Amino acid sequence: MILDGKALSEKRLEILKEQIEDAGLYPHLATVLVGQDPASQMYVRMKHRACERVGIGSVGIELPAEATTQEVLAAVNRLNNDCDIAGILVQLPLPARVDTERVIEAVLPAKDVDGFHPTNLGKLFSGHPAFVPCTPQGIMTILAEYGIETEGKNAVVVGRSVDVGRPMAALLLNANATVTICHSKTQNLPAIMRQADILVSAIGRANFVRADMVKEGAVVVDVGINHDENGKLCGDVDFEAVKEKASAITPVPGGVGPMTIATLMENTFRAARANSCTRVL
Ligand SMILES: Nc1nc2c(c(=O)[nH]1)N[C@@H](CN(C=O)c1ccc(C(=O)N[C@@H](CCC(=O)O)C(=O)O)cc1)CN2
Repeated sequence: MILDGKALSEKRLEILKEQIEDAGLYPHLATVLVGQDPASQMYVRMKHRACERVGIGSVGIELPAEATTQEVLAAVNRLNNDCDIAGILVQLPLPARVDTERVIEAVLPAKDVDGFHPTNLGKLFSGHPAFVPCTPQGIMTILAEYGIETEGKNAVVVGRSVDVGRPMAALLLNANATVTICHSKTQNLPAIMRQADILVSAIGRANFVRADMVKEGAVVVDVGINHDENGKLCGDVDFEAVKEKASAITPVPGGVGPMTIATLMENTFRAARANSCTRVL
């Protein structure tokens, strides 16, 4: 079975549009983009388009690649203090000279629709999530929508990043899976991956997950955003070979990526509902 994140995201955005209309709110999302990385520019454009589609206003702050940490912090602080802004998102990665941790920590947790602030990550890890990072939350939504059970299952997450691997593991743990996190120093990685009922790959290497690393009938979730030798977008998983062995699999494109954006919209609506100083229609 192909887990169609694109179709699911369309459905969720339609539902959200109605919810926003019914609530009589006009939430605003602010994006902060530093530099001119073409992929980041494209993701920010996609986010603004999604906002327009569901009835969320969007404000784009663009800073030059040479911006200092102080300048990025000043932009975030202005947005923190702007009552009209329900959610703030700093597009990652930031240029190397900017202190990413300080910038993420500067976003008010109540406006942190990316769920990257330590307060929100702490709540997630304590089992009481508030804002959850969009990619892992989008994956949980896919699993739920397709009726994929997590309780008691062996889940293996390959990748330990703060934005995907770690929160993914916490969400699966909160959903009563038995979770293993693997990373570049993990020994016997293929053997561990073969134990997985649910395998999430967020390692960022094209064709890293081959069929011989996957248990027959496993659910395989591909978070990778890579390009193959012909420059074509692909995930971490050798999709053609692995789909024959998996019971369910997300494609790239059209799997996890669109759900990241749908979840961001949902988080922004949540932030707006909780934010007493959000502009009301
Ligand atoms: N502040 C953040 N930065 C980044 C995040 C994030 O969640 N918050 N995630 C990624 C990039 N990302 C969103 O920002 C993102 C990546 C991919 C997609 C997506 O829909 N991809 C499509 C393919 C698009 C294409 O043609 O290239 C798909 O997979 O079907 C959406 C969002 C890093 N930075």
